[in-house]
Amino acid sequence: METLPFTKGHGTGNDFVVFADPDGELDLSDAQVAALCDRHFGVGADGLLRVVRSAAIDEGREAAASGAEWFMDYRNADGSKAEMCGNGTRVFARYLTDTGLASIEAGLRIGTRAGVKTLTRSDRGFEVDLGVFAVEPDETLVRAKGLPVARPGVGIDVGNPHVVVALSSETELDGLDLAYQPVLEPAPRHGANVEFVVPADPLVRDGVGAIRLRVFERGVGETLSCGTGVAAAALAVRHWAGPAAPDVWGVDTPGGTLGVRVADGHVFLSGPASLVFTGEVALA
Ligand SMILES: N[C@@H](CCC[C@H](N)C(=O)O)C(=O)O
Repeated sequence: METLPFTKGHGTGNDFVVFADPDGELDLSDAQVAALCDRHFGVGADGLLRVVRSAAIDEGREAAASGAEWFMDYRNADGSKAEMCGNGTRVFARYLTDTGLASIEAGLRIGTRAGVKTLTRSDRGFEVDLGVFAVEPDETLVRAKGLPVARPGVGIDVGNPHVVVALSSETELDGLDLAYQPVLEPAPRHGANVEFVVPADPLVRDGVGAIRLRVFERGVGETLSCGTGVAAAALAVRHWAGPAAPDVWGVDTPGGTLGVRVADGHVFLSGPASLVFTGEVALA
């Protein structure tokens, strides 16, 4: 039986099975990814990060041409592919630097399905430049178990799709039952991650905006944290707050706090990344 040596890592509790496949020989099926991520029958994780040379896979061609040696092949727990994973980029950087596969001192450029992203060290651990973002003009209605009526959400694209909904209180946020998938109307063609946010009161302290969120991730379910979701949430609240809104945000997730800043039209996400154990698992 074929076995897979892996490392388990997480960023604010958003956890990943990480494995090295430098030459692109192990393109796992959706079922194999789902089996590895299963918390009862597998290693257990919200997603999987394959560490593969950009030049070794078709999806990495552009990244390789621009000199990004490594490609983050991210998969959700159900096996589906996503364009981007914010917490995943930091865990990916932690893996590359701890194993000596890459250095971050001059900035680490990695390939992703949402383009090449640059990571640097920051006070919180690592910071990733997620690039440009888009705020969708049309409202999406969001229904979730625990909310008596549908609420308006704003679509935010930070490389992958999000819908952010503002709630009125911590009680409302805590009362959500995210074991059930929120229903979006109109339904985005490729689905979306959904963030429920409560802005702090006051919203801004010492020039830093503060919000708390819970998230239901596409292809996963409720997670303790979602990096791109945190960036989308800060961007949505900044959008609602208008021109006086700050460019620097601290976002509390159930798994910990992440930093977001907006500069030169780009959104940056910062936070910790840890590798917790290694092992070997039989491949289904
Ligand atoms: N947890 C991630 C996001 C992972 C992808 C997401 N589930 C999707 O399908 O877009 C993050 O930290 O950003």
